[in-house]
Amino acid sequence: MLKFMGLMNSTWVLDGHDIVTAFNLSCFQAMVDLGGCSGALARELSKAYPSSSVTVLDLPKIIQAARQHFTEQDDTIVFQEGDFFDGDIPPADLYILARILHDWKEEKCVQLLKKIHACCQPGGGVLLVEALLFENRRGPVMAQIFSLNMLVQTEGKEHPPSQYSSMLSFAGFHNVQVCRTGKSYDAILAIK
Ligand SMILES: C[S@@+](CC[C@H](N)C(=O)[O-])C[C@H]1O[C@@H](n2cnc3c(N)ncnc32)[C@H](O)[C@@H]1O
Repeated sequence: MLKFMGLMNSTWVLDGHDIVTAFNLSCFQAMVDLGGCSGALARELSKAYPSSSVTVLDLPKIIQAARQHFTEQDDTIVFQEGDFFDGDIPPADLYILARILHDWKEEKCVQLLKKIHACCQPGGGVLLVEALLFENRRGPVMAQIFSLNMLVQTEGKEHPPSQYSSMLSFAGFHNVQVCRTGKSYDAILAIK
């Protein structure tokens, strides 16, 4: 579990800044990174948007390990134990789902997005961070390899932007904007 958390952590130490600045998120005051693991992406958010509060919600054993092994001096982020499927989601005006939806079947993704939509403050939004396939699914090769990994190890897979847009619209979000960063992961912002 710690090795997995270390792997998750290192991605955002390298590429997190590109993700959190893919859109100007400064209008969002309260941000919650759902399934935020070690807090690495949350830390990048906090650095880029110092006037926003950033909370990481994850399963209890992950939060306990994050507190023990991944906290930093002068950490500005808050860790919160929870379960985004079976528990309450704290109110916020921006929810981040980084490498979460690719783990689950589309029905479960829509169920989670609907729950987020219900908790989200008016004018708030959701930021999806995933490796986006091309619409014809013939690349990029990294996204295809990630998708193969997801198909073997999880219920999910990687998708092209149109698939995320339709899940977001179905859950009630609009103004879907897509940013391909040119790095391994991309960002999609949608508004309630
Ligand atoms: C693939 S990892 C992504 C971690 C992080 N968002 C990132 O991009 O580095 C999935 C994360 O979702 C968390 N998770 C899975 N099911 C969850 C649930 N029901 N409630 C909260 N967190 C959950 C896992 O513990 C794990 O930290």
